[in-house]
Amino acid sequence: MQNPSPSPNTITIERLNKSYSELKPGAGGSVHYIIKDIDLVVKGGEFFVLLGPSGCGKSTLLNMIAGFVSKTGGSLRVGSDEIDKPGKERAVVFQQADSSLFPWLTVRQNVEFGLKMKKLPKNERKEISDRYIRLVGLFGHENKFPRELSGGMKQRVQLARVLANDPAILLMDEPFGALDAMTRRIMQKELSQIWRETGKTVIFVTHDIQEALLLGQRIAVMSTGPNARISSIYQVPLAYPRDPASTELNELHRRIQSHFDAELEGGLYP
Ligand SMILES: Nc1ncnc2c1ncn2[C@@H]1O[C@H](COP(=O)(O)OP(=O)(O)OP(=O)(O)O)[C@@H](O)[C@H]1O
Repeated sequence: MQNPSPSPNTITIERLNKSYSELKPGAGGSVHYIIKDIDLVVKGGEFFVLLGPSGCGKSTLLNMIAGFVSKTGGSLRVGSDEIDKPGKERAVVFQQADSSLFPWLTVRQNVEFGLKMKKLPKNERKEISDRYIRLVGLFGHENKFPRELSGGMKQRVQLARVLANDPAILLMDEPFGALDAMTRRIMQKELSQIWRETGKTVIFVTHDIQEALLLGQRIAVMSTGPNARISSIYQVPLAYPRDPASTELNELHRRIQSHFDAELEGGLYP
């Protein structure tokens, strides 16, 4: 029997390379690769975490999947389609909400922006924005402008706006990295619940092992660059919602931490 076509939300990466240098492969001399020969399949509906030391190439890989950064070699597909530009099925949540929110629009107008572009009627837009504004805990703040919000609140607006557009694939680049510990924990819980309710594919970049373990079904550890690759993938066979104090979670934490430390030592002192 032939291989069935992948689910439309499956991301398939084969021998993917990225170099920012001018020198093209095959032109003689050596090419400086940021990431080299990455093979990976993220299944439709999966919560997949990319974990790695600072500067290893996590954002580069995520931006390539988003279609913002071009590849140097290899293949990158969503379903059966090769990715060469952004697509409406993929949405990105960045670490800093500031650069993505429109400062001249209120919370509600920001959340409804994509819906307005899609020309949804006003009552439908209101229904959807109400739902996601409530979900991220911003009910009562709808008429505020971004400048009137805290960093955590702005990040929630960004998340509500992305979710309101209902993308099949969420690409999240350290989305909670700038938040205080308490807000971060609340957001992790909300995201995990949203993912379980909606069945979206999530690729989540972090360098926080605990965060990776609370959220991910699988955790890929990237090696230090250049020539970064995925050095190991850990399954996290723990039920949700996860208890950060559980013995199983802490045992996995220890395993991943020692792997991570070895990667760092290898990268810093090759
Ligand atoms: N536009 C660019 N031109 C040249 N080099 C770049 C460019 N963007 C990123 N890099 C380099 O690629 C490497 C990987 O960067 P990237 O931002 O993907 O790492 P990261 O793992 O996401 O880091 P962090 O966790 O610190 O955000 C770094 O060495 C960086 O300097």
